[in-house]
Amino acid sequence: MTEYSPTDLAAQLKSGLLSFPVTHFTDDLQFDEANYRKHLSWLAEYPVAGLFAAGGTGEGFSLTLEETDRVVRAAVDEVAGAVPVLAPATGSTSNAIAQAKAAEAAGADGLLLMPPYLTEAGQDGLVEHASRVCEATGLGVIVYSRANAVLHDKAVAQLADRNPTLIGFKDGVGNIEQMTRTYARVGDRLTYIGGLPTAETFALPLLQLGVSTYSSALFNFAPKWAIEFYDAVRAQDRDEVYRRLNEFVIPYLDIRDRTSGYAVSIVKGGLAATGRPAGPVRPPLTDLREDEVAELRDLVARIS
Ligand SMILES: O=CCCC(=O)C(=O)O
Repeated sequence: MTEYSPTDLAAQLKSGLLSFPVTHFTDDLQFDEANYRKHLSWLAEYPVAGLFAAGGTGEGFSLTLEETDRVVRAAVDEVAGAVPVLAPATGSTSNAIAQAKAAEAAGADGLLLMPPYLTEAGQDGLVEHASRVCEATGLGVIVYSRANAVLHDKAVAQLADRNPTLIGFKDGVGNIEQMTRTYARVGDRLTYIGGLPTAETFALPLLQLGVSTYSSALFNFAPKWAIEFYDAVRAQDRDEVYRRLNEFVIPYLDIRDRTSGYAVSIVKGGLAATGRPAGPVRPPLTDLREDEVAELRDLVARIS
């Protein structure tokens, strides 16, 4: 049972960088719980405000319901209350409700509500979908605005008014006008999380739009550097942020952008490049080529 009320969880998540760990797989693509736990134990040496198990970087979209539950339970057990652990709720309304209840039973502290599967939907339908998930559990819920579930400002306001356990909005779109409209309308009723791939890229400008923290995939293989980057963003130290963007993030993006899906695969590439392999990614993703891992190894050496 979580120790966090939704309000406490919102305040906690707003206080620091957010960890989105990869999910380790064996060579035959089975969940590698032992090495996953070892990874979380290593990352626990660094200060973060929360951990999102089986998120995008965690290839949550490639896990069965049973596997997701195993990953969440392993994270809750390994983290042992040091920071809040949030679990994914995905797919159809009924599936997301089932996962919300399973996450609560697993001891998770909150939920990240992913876009529903495949279908397009109108704003009213998205509000109804997310509200039914919020109503199904006492956990704090963060809604992920992305892909076929892009929420506009009025819908976010309706969700916030209707659902006291809705605590956060994760932006996976990067539309400046929509983010401005949303923060202008909803304000600090929600915690706003930058959730675009390689979130460091956008962290400083998004700070001005109310987005006070972000999900860091880089934290998986360069935790010290990711924390220092976050500190520079929070200090609004533009020179230091852009020095680091030029030093690492922008060359990293050049590798990431070579193939669709590399935003996740490159994180496992970073772990391979730093001697902490996490196994292959699952289809539909593809792993980085050996020469790309070597290129990434040289890049990571610059910040080590
Ligand atoms: O840079 C990181 C984005 C990670 C993320 O939002 C996710 O894994 O869902």
